[in-house]
Amino acid sequence: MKTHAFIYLASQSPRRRQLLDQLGVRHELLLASPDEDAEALEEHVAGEAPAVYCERVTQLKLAAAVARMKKRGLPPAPVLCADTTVALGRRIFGKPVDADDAVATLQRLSGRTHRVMTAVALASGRARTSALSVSTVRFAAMPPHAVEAYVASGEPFGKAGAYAIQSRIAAWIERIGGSYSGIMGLPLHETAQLLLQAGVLFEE
Ligand SMILES: Cc1cn([C@H]2C[C@H](O)[C@@H](COP(=O)(O)OP(=O)(O)OP(=O)(O)O)O2)c(=O)[nH]c1=O
Repeated sequence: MKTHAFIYLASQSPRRRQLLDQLGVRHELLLASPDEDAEALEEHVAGEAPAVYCERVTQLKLAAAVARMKKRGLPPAPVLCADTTVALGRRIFGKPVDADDAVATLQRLSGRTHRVMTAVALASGRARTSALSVSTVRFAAMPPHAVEAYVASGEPFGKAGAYAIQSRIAAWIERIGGSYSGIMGLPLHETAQLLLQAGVLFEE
């Protein structure tokens, strides 16, 4: 099997960078150029189940990233990308568009258990592998002032479901089931498995 000294991480998420660093995998960022409409990849098809959506969007991100690597004439290396989707029943909560949207999302999640899915996908040569991590998160009932203060802190923006488990909202998280790193944006166990199978080297 071919071994790889580094990979491309096709993600603008600082959390994914941090999590991949935690694994000791050397990586370079492969970011979309301004002419690529990254948000268009995340459009939801009516009636689509959250897991199907999450995996589909991840494959679209991967295809776009591999095309980008080739178009830029970069040295070939495995390409990793992911998508995190927050779901309550069949309803998907993406990144909030504004403060009202963030407040409404957090009010829906308050006092309930929701699912956080992160799909991770790897392209290595012609091979494509992927995994889906599904976790549950139980929020205590949050009083309106707590929701408003959290939204005013700016933390919800750019985060699926309008929150980050690694932020102060953790004070309202009663329980989780599944993968903490998956909730944060990159499930490390599943990611490590994909990388190992593809012959990617880990630092000691
Ligand atoms: C639920 C949750 C999400 N998030 C973040 C991780 C992701 O950055 C974001 C989900 O949006 P994504 O669309 O998965 O990712 P992204 O647009 O930030 O980055 P890219 O597509 O370029 O990889 O929400 C947290 O940081 N903590 C959490 O607890």
